[in-house]
Amino acid sequence: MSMRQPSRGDGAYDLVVVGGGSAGLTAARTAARLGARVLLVERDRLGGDCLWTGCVPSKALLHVAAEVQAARGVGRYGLRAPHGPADLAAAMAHVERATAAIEPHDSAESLYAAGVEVAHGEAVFTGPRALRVAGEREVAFRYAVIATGSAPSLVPVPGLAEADPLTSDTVWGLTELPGRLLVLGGGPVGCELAQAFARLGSTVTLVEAAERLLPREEPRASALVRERLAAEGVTVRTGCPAERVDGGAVHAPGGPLVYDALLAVTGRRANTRGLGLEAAGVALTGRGDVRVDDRLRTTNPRVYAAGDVTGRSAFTHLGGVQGAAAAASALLGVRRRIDYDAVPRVTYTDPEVARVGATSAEGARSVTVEHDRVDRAVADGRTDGFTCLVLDGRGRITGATVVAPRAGETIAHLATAVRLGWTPSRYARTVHPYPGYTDGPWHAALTDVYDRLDRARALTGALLGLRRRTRPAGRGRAP
Ligand SMILES: Cc1cc2nc3c(=O)[nH]c(=O)nc-3n(C[C@H](O)[C@H](O)[C@H](O)COP(=O)(O)OP(=O)(O)OC[C@H]3O[C@@H](n4cnc5c(N)ncnc54)[C@H](O)[C@@H]3O)c2cc1C
Ligand SMILES: NC(=O)c1ccc[n+]([C@@H]2O[C@H](COP(=O)([O-])OP(=O)(O)OC[C@H]3O[C@@H](n4cnc5c(N)ncnc54)[C@H](O)[C@@H]3O)[C@@H](O)[C@H]2O)c1
Repeated sequence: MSMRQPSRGDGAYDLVVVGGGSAGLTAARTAARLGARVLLVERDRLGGDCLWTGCVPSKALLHVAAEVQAARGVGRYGLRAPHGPADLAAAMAHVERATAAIEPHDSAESLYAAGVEVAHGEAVFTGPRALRVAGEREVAFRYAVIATGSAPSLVPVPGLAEADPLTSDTVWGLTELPGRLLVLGGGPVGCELAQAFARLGSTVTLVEAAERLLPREEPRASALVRERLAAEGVTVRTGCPAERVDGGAVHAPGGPLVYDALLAVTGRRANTRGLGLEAAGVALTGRGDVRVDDRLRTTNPRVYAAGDVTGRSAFTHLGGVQGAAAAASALLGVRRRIDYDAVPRVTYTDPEVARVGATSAEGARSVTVEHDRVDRAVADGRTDGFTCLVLDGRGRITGATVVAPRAGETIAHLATAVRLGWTPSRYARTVHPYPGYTDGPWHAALTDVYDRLDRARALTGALLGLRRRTRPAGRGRAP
């Protein structure tokens, strides 16, 4: 166990944070910024899932795959395109460079500089205000934040565990591109990795139990991602629950699917095992997440939780927001409300699928703009997308979905609109740059404004008539 010496006194810490991923790092930095004496305990590598096995490696691999895909496509301009599978080791070297470039920001040194002590080792609660680190160091706290994240969970399909599939934890260790890759699970991780490996040159089959990919998104978004994956050579099987795995094949309705490598990405479960939560008086939900109230307090009012372990976040950005809110609530007693209805989520396939708030099935009405009306999409040859604004009964924007290249950027302004309860006309007042994919939501908002103007034609006609009478045309000088 390596640890920093306490900077002030030997008494209890104001805050102890368990877990150094997105949620825990932000909780600890926030506490230090408030002047608290804070200890962060991490058993593995600082940076957590996002840095080592989640967002950063997946986006880095998707980037290389997109470059390979672009190179393969130059044939349509009469240029010579590369053929054959890509060098996975070279692609993974880019992944490692991206991780290495970000790692210093999450390091013990940077935390120490920010006023956070770091202890390396497993944390186990020994009571409601105490825990033990690495089996030897007893630590007392006034408050604690549990930010222990989640881990891949295998669905109970006979033979799956025995087949020892790759998961989102282990896939980054591959050095050779699998010939036939079977991806089990068509959620965000499954769709992103299926596309990345297909673009690099694997023959990919994507198997999803639900009737469509990305079952939480707008059905049209699912359909567009499916079309794109199929166009890039991925065999997509939906409504196809894996029933058994043996002999190098996944058995599912429709027959066996043979693979050289199997990647199981069928969801995640909270990391709570061995944490001593009973001793701490911290209860779990029926799904095994740490139970929290709307202030992120657990059933022990001195212990908060943030990030994936709460089951209320599956994203780095939300985990960080929760971490900051938990630290501030605990230390200052303030109530920091998180507006869960305005948290954007993005699946970084190509096209990207970005959503905030309600889907069209949940709203009173919706306005959709097809991207053949967005000049930038036309210029890029990427009209395979749409923007949908979802409105409530009072005409406020309560949700939006964008499917397009860079939809993850476009959604940020829409998240502001949802959070502030803007109407389309309020949204449309912000001038958007031309030509960009942000024209999608701007045109959708303007479409709604023009529709309402059309409905008010009698009123505008009367006003125009009045102006005609009071401002007659003539050949005189301009006033
Ligand atoms: C392939 C993939 C791609 C993803 N892409 C995105 C994306 O593009 N955008 C996005 O927003 N999200 C993405 N996510 C989700 C994102 O990675 C997670 O939501 C986020 O990392 C969770 O952060 P966390 O702090 O809650 O947990 P974690 O990052 O898992 O951190 C928890 C930490 O706690 C430590 N720990 C656990 N138990 C103990 C203990 N007893 N004692 C001490 N330490 C302990 C662990 O070692 C770990 O470091 C992706 C996930 C995956 C798998
Ligand atoms: N870009 C991002 O923000 C991003 C990227 C990746 C992951 N994440 C988050 O990480 C979390 C985990 O993602 P995930 O994709 O691993 O999990 P998920 O739960 O979103 O998807 C798993 C999929 O596996 C399917 N499945 C389950 N059993 C099956 C079976 N027997 N046969 C076939 N399919 C089966 C499920 O129907 C589901 O669609 C999600 O909450 C996600 O939001 C976020």
